[in-house]
Amino acid sequence: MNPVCASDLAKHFGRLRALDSCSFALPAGSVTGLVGPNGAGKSTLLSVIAGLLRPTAGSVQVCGTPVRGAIHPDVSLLTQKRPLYEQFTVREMMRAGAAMNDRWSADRAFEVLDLLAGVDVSAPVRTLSAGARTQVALALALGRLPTVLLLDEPLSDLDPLARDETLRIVMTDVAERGTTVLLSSHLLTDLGDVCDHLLLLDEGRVQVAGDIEEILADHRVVVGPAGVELETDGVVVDSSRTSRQLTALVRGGSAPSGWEVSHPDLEALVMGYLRASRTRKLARR
Ligand SMILES: Nc1ncnc2c1ncn2[C@@H]1O[C@H](COP(=O)(O)OP(=O)(O)OP(=O)(O)O)[C@@H](O)[C@H]1O
Repeated sequence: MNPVCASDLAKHFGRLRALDSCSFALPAGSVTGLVGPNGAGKSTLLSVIAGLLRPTAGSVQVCGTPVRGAIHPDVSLLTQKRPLYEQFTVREMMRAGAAMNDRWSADRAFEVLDLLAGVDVSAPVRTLSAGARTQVALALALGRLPTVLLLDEPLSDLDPLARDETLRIVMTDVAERGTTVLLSSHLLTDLGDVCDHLLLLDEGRVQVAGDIEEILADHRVVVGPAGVELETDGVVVDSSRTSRQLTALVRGGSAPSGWEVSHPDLEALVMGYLRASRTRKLARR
């Protein structure tokens, strides 16, 4: 059974379709990178899966039960705002975690804090740096012993060393507990290091979803002289032309003969989709 299964999921804010017809599944123990341009719907999707927002249409199931607009007990969500009680110390914040959660492991929460060099448990939350707040919020999220861990931009406030520590803690959870992780980030290199699956959103719609190796194998970067028309039975996702050459990202189909063909890496693939998204939006202006 897939721990997360979304079917025709939609979330509208008035006339804005933040999510539209999203269907995908996250396999058990997978680490999925959630990517897309600003405003694509990533945070909205994470909130709907966690049960913080009710979908307008469609459904999402977590561990076989439908999410119905209340926090799902099997899910932990690290939101972008990292909500913490300012007047508490870190230690008191962990006690609050124990009081607020039926399933709670103080051992796990403090183990995470011990592994994070930057966090002093006697420090008041209001004195913490943005990076330390992220790490305290991560300890709270993992203390709930989640089956599904949703992380919204967990790396954005962290210096490279803290980023490395944080990713290592998350990956240890995946290895030891089989946690399923959905992680939104604009940092493609970090995603490439830890993710085995990808979910790419644009304007609330799923553009690409699945196993990263399979996705990369299904795409080609083709390069040829600028004056020659590219004939392909695949879908041209994005193309750019200099005076000398044409470069295109193509999905599916067979390799066009007479062109230089390679498979993209994750960064080139995501950049291709982001450029295509920007081109579509500029064309509508
Ligand atoms: N509560 C809300 N009310 C109205 N519109 C909203 C609300 N929350 C999000 N939106 C809109 O929904 C769209 C998707 O927003 P969302 O925050 O999910 O995108 P995102 O992909 O997480 O963006 P970013 O990468 O900038 O964090 C945006 O147009 C946003 O302005």
